[in-house]
Amino acid sequence: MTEQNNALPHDADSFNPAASSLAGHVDRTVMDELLSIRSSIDNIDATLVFLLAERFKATQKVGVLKATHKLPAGDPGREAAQIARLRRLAEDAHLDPAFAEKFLNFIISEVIRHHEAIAEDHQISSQQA
Ligand SMILES: C=C(O[C@@H]1C=C(C(=O)O)C=C[C@H]1O)C(=O)O
Repeated sequence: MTEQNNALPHDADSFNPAASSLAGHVDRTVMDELLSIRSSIDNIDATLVFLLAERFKATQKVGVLKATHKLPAGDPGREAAQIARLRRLAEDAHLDPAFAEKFLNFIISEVIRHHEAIAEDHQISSQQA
């Protein structure tokens, strides 16, 4: 039987960290430095995917709770507080606060879309019951 590391994403084996349109066009030492920095970027990107997956698991539970109790999908008061907080954190971390706000709004709008779908499914199944 082949050994499998289930902690790794399925496509981890097929990912080539050295893939680049610059290969063969750049000095070897520059390419080595670029690849070394990119290995950190790859770790950060993997972490972002895991973090987002966990966040969506949590927001999915909120969606079910809201659908069960017929609460609205969006909560503008909560969103305003989160955005103000993240803008402050971004400033402290030297990240563009406008980017942090745009990024959070992008995620929230996807969450609200999920919540609307959960509410619709919930309504359909409670009508059928
Ligand atoms: C997750 C929730 O639902 C929506 C999505 C939010 C989010 O992704 O952070 C915040 C507020 C709501 O508009 C919630 O109400 O907590």
